[in-house]
Amino acid sequence: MDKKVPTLYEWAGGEETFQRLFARFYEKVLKDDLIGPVFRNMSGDHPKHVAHFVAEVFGGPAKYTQEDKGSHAVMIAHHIGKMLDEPKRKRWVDLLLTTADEMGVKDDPEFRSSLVAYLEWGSRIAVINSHLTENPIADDEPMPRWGWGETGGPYEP
Ligand code: HEM
Repeated sequence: MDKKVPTLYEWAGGEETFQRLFARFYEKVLKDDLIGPVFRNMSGDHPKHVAHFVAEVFGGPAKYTQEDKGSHAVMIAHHIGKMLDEPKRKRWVDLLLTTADEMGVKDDPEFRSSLVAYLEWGSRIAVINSHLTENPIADDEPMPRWGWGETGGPYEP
């Protein structure tokens, strides 16, 4: 018998989990000596937008693309020219995973494996794009999708 596999969004607990996680995470980010300054000018809606983005990528409702009028290209555009580096990327990921642990976000091996894989992928893409001057993503490119096991092949610029 086929068993229904939930999306990562459903498994994590839906909208509320993503909103709580990113709200708490960016509180920590702003107090961080290394990456706090990078986010000094972010809007008050930044945590909500990132929560919407990741929730949508994880199979949740299309809030980033509809409510926030975002797209994959719009998200990438926020990173262009920011000149991020590996220490900053690593701190971002470490702080997010620490926040997830403190909040009791699902920690079964399968979910955490998928979450960490996505954060590694997305944060490394953010660093690469932060050194570009032009957006490599076309306006009409679809949002990325992330499930229980991804990537599919090596990085191609
Ligand atoms: C999976 C990884 C990531 C995702 C999904 C992501 C997502 C986003 C999104 C959706 C925005 C736009 C927010 C808005 O509309 O207000 C944004 C902006 C931004 N992100 Fe990321 N991001 C990621 C990784 C990173 C990393 C690793 C860094 C730096 C260490 C970073 C630095 C920034 C900065 C500086 C902005 C602009 C802030 C501003 O408006 O002043 N991002 N990100």
